[in-house]
Amino acid sequence: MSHHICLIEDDEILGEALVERFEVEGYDCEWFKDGKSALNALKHKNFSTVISDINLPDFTGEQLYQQLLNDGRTLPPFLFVTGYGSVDQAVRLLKLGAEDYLTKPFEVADLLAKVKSLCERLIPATSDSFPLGVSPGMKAIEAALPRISASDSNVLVTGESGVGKEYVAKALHSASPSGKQTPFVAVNCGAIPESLIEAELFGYVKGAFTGAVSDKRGFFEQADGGTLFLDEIGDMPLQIQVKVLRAIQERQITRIGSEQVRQVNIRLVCATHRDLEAMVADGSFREDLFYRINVVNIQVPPLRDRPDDILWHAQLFLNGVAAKEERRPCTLHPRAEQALLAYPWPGNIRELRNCLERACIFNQSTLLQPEDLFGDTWQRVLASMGDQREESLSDYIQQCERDYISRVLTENGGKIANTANVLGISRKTLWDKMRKLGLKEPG
Ligand SMILES: Nc1ncnc2c1ncn2[C@@H]1O[C@H](COP(=O)(O)OP(=O)(O)OP(=O)(O)O)[C@@H](O)[C@H]1O
Repeated sequence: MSHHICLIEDDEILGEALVERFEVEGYDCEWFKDGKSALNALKHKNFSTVISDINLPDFTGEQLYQQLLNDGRTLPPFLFVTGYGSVDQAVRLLKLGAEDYLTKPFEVADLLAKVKSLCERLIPATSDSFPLGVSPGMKAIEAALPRISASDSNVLVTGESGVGKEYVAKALHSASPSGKQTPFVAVNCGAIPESLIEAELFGYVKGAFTGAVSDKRGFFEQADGGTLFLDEIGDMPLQIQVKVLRAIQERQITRIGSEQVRQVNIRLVCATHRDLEAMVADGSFREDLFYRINVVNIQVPPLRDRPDDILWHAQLFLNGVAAKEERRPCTLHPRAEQALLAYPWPGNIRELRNCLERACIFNQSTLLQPEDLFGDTWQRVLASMGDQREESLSDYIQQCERDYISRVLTENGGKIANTANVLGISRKTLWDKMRKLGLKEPG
């Protein structure tokens, strides 16, 4: 199979030379000379790898990448090519999920080696799906979604409050080929008064009770053909649990006040931040319902256990705000990044987003400091962190480089040769960088 490469390069001579070389190497290469035409193609076609210059005539590489991320698509691996002055932008792109960057002038052989390794890693493209994160834990969940969505098993998503359980449920829904055309109905079982929950879930017919002035479809019927997401299932009253059990076993419901049995074809996804097994043990959750809904369990890890995702989410959010307000994105000062990494995020992604949103509203400058993020509680966060100092741009870039190399080293089990290969540098350069950056040889 020939891999389809997307090349975005406005330099005619370099572009032409690369297209020729890729074709000689057996790739099918499509060349775009500006961001707009590339963006359009990337929205409609599948590419194995994208190689993009950072400075394009109409966009920056960052704007291009961000626009694609905002669309919520799973992107092919991106390799950016940058001039000396744009390294900080390239580093920000790595944090957003781009694979790598090369600094001009580069050896074509280095570029080919990187493209080859990216294409070899390629997993078959799934349908449009939400990027869940860059941490190994979230990537594993993302990779499992197409398989789960191909089955009709009931799914239980567990994890702390605000960790993204509903987001994962939506990603699962959209991973199915028909996802976009079918309903996703989310119900917060804890937010509906006990007296109304049965009517809301199963619907009713006119005159079934005082106030039932017309027929109404319940959530089960509304979700027919798509996904019913029962959030906070642990908060569902026991007498409703038995009715829900019957509905999901038989895939049938009866509206209140009606005799007519209606078939519902739904994928059921439930979520809870509570310990359902403990609830089963103390009798507040039905055991038979627990086993019925927990056929596939997706455990979403807390944000503090996946530090790689913290800065990724933060940058994604800041870029999203900037795109909406048509201005330059706020940048996190290295101290602010350290603060974000040190804070334990008990409210997970929801809390992180709120924290950044507040900072964007109240802060006039585009460089966010820890104080902008944490306000009065900053002193407490500070206490949990080490020595703080002001850093220059080169310190900042060094720190990003250190973090990235250390991440790739860990991902490659500490193997120098593999790490150097993924980073697209020689082993000697890697050793030199590790020595310079104070990174230890893995034991
Ligand atoms: N992977 C993600 N990428 C972008 N945004 C996300 C992601 N995961 C969660 N969010 C955002 O974080 C917020 C909280 O997510 P969500 O509502 O899915 O969490 P939850 O675990 O279902 O929360 P709760 O336990 O309170 O029901 C939402 O604004 C959601 O859009």
